[in-house]
Amino acid sequence: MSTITQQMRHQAEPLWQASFNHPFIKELVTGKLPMTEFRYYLKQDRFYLQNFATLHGKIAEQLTDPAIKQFLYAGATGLDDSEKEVRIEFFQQLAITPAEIKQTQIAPNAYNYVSHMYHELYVGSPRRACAALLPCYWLYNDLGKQLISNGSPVKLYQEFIETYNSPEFTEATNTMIAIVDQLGKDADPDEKAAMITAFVRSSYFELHFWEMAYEEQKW
Ligand SMILES: Cc1ncc(C[n+]2csc(CCO)c2C)c(N)n1
Repeated sequence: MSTITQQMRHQAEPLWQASFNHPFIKELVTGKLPMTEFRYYLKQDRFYLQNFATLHGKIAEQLTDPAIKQFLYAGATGLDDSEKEVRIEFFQQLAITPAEIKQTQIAPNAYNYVSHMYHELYVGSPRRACAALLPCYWLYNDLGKQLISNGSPVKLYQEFIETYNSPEFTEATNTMIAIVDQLGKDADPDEKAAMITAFVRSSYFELHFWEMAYEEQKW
């Protein structure tokens, strides 16, 4: 019998392949991605990352397993240190000023992705919310591993790729996979199916996050 995370990964396979092959990713690697699109991505990702951290804390409050709570509370303090450092550096290098950040409103797909995660927690359950968080770790770790062998001629893009291939990040990804498997074990069949759906929908929003940046989506 396959684990719930294997089933999730299997069902989301076409969406993951579409992410791997998305022009945003392809051009990140070749260095052809216009910097305006990368800037757009970073500004929108701020919204995602803030809510992602908040959600870790809110999910942790609703779970009882001490090890799971501890992992999620650690995630609630924000990004891991290396990711945070890289982002501060990117914002400085690209001269993204506080004024520009203030003027940026959340774009439709970023809004939909974040809303989906809150929906899974408050209309669904903490188990479903954990399943919704998982593609964030797992897809980026897979991307980091795949892209690292090619690298990018643009230093900034190379640094971005490297963030997601660190041993610490791989370890965090594996822990999150193990958490979702553990939570899936004592879920009833309807809840299991809902966890898989939450994962597949997050995978959809991950794909459309690249698309949003690539087309500089507006309301
Ligand atoms: C849309 C979007 N999805 C996933 C990530 C990657 N990510 C964000 S927080 C985190 C966990 C620990 O740092 C990871 C892997 C991203 N940046 N933006």
